Amino acid sequence: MAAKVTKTTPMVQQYMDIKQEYQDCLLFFRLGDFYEMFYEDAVVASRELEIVLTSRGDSGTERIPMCGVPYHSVSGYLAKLLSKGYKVAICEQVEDPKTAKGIVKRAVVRVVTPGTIIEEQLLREKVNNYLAAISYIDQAWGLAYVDLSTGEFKVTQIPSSQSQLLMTELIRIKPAELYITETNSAAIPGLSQLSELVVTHGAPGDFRYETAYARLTEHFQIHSLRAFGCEELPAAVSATGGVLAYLYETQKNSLIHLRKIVTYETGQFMTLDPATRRNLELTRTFRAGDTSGSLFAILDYTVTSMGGRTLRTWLEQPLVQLAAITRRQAAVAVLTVNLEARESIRELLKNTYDIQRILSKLASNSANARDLLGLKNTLQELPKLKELLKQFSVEYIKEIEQNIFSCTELSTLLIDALLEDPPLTIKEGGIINPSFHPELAHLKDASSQGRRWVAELEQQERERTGIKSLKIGFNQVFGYYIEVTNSNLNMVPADYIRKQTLTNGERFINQTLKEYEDLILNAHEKSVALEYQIFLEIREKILQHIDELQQTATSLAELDSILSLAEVAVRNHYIKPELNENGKIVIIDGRHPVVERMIPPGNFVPNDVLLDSNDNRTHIITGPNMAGKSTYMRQVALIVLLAHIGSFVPAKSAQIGLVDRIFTRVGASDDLATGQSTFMVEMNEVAYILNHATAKSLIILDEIGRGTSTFDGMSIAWAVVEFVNHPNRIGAKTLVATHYHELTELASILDGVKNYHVAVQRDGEEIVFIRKIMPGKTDQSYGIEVARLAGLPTEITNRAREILKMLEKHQTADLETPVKPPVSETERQLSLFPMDSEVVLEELRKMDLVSITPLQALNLLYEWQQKLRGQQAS
Ligand SMILES: Nc1ncnc2c1ncn2[C@@H]1O[C@H](COP(=O)(O)OP(=O)(O)OP(=O)(O)O)[C@@H](O)[C@H]1O
Repeated sequence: MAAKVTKTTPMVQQYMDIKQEYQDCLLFFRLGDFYEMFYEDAVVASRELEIVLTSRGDSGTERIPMCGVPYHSVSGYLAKLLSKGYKVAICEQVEDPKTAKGIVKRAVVRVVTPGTIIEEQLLREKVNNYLAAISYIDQAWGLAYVDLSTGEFKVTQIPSSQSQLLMTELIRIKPAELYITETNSAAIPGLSQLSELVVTHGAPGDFRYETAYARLTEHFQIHSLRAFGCEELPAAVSATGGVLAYLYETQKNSLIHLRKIVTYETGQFMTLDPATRRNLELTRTFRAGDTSGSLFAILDYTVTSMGGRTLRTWLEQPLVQLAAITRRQAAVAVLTVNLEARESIRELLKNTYDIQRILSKLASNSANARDLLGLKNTLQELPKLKELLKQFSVEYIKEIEQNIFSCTELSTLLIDALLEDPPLTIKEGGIINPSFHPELAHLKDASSQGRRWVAELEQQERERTGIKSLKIGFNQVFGYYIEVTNSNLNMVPADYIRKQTLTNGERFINQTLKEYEDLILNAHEKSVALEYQIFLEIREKILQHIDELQQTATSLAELDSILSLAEVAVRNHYIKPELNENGKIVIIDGRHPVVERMIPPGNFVPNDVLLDSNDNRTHIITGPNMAGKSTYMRQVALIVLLAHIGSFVPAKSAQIGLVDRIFTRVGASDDLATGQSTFMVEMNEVAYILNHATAKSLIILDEIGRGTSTFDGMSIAWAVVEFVNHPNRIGAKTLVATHYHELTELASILDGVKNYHVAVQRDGEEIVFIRKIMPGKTDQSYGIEVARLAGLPTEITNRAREILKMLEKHQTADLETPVKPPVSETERQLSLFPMDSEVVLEELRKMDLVSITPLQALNLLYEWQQKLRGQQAS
């Protein structure tokens, strides 16, 4: 606490007591319609939120800095603070001020942190918001993550020898917050370099195995964790228990929507390292970091947020087991051929709501009546949807159908109970249909009749008093009143009692109006209270069905994702790939799924590929800049990846041998954040591939060895290809694009290496890209032509051609011979370097003959002669 306070009011004392418990948070202290912040919190919040810092004189002579935000618009302010990495403790009044004795009780009801957001305004629809926890026990890392807004809760365990895999998983999950002990966070290499990650250091006690185990069995009301598959995984249990402890501490509610833990093995999915994810632009583009232009954007025809999130997860976790892939692929396939079913399912799904998030809000007491309506509308669609799905005999769709629960009783209850178009608040009525509850109907009647009585009374009083302008009105402070203007005050009858004086009139009450007021207000108050009561009862009923509803939500999400894959297959003319386990990849007329959508329709030139574990392991691809090498290689990687998520692929036909991993090393970029040069980043990535690839992997190497001198780079590239291609080393299927034409020699030296090139046509000085991959090598780069196309001035490109000629002359003799300066007269004029003769002349020009001794002159003459002779010899 910043200020030393000599004398405090009870309210300030209450604030300080609470703040004491939440030192690491900004405390939002509820005062009436505002959340106020005091002392240091106020200084920080006013700066970060750009709101006025005021002060309050409640404590002796000292004034307390304060600032506040209105409670109804709190979410915008929360979003700002969370995005800057702050945590906010929300402190509410927890008793009714009307009945409170002394100062009204306040308590923190929730701590909002980046990883525990449930407010829809702060979440992105098709993106999960994860809180992760990592723990370490018995040589293994446990990694648990939970999306509090959907109830998804997953955990895995990774041997400590594979710390890199832990980081890869963490980067895939991209948690909004990580809960971890300080010791463990220091022990994970690379963690501190994830600059965007918010790390919260947790108490070691939260992760203690016994405590964690007990907390989990208590929360899930089970005796062992066997059913969740993590009984034998102590580090996983510890991480899961840790994350749950943090949730209890911050959420302060029962978290009943966290119903199960899904234990997964990283081996169930294809591991994609961060560089590969980035290079393949799976969910965001490489440069701009946008979603649009990513593979996800092309595939995403989902109509629900739940479906969008699931499709994203599928894309980020490709499957590796044949049975799992074909199960999904078969479901996509049947939908591609049934347009009518696709349309009907889509129409029904469009009417459903994000029930995963609705259920989470219900469980955390933050749902409103519109959420109930969303659930009602969703449930209403389910019987029709189930009926539609029954026509399919494919296993996955059958399972989805069986796991959609219409919950008819609940659905009827919601239909009967809810009014359409309820307000956002749940404590002001307007939610429940009066016909649903007899007492509510009675109270509603009384309050609406009351309004009629008042109107009639107004008429009667006008007639009785003769005051035509007499009005009966209502306000929150004074209740009902009769208003008479100053000019008519002389006509006011004796039974009117004055209540309030205005500038141009007076307000009165009389006995009859008082009686009506009591009746009306009572009825209204009671009906509002009763509606809230009924709302809570309905909420309880829904939560009794939470398992079925969560299962339904998952099924709807998966159905939407399958539908999306079927839709993109039809719209973009994809075909069903044949999957095999013999390692053979044969793609005929393959296309790049994103590039083909970015250029005018019909302009994309398709290409084939044949890769296998024998003669066609390594392709060395040469060709001019801009010819399409990178596009081609990425297209192969993306087609293979799409096949692994169960999707159709952009090609005329495709046989896809399953791979264990896809690696890409593409482009060069400095990693300034970690202080690494282009070359270091590149070599790190290559090293990672060499250490992790197997004979079942697919590797894409786009111009390795670029960031250093030509000979060093070429030698590295050569050695890497040898290593990757050799069956006793890695023997992976590899595509290598290179401008080092020397590498094409490898095809005649090593088994399994084949040369390909991207063909271009020459038209005089011009080159025409035809984007066709052909067998064999090319030995021209056309770099200068491409530079000209890019707009480099002719003066530069002409000069570059001359230099190229000279350099080529010197290089062809022997790769080991360094480039020497040109000697002929014409070349001398073109020379980049000062000639020795020029140096000699320059020295002679500058020489001071008066001060030089004869011996010095002789020595110089000798030196010059040596130089000129040396030049001639070269
Ligand atoms: N098969 C194709 N059909 C139509 N256009 C293509 C095709 N392949 C590539 N392109 C277009 O050519 C551009 C350049 O392709 P790409 O970047 O793959 O060339 P590159 O050979 O890798 O060049 P560099 O060697 O300079 O990296 C792409 O942005 C794309 O617009």
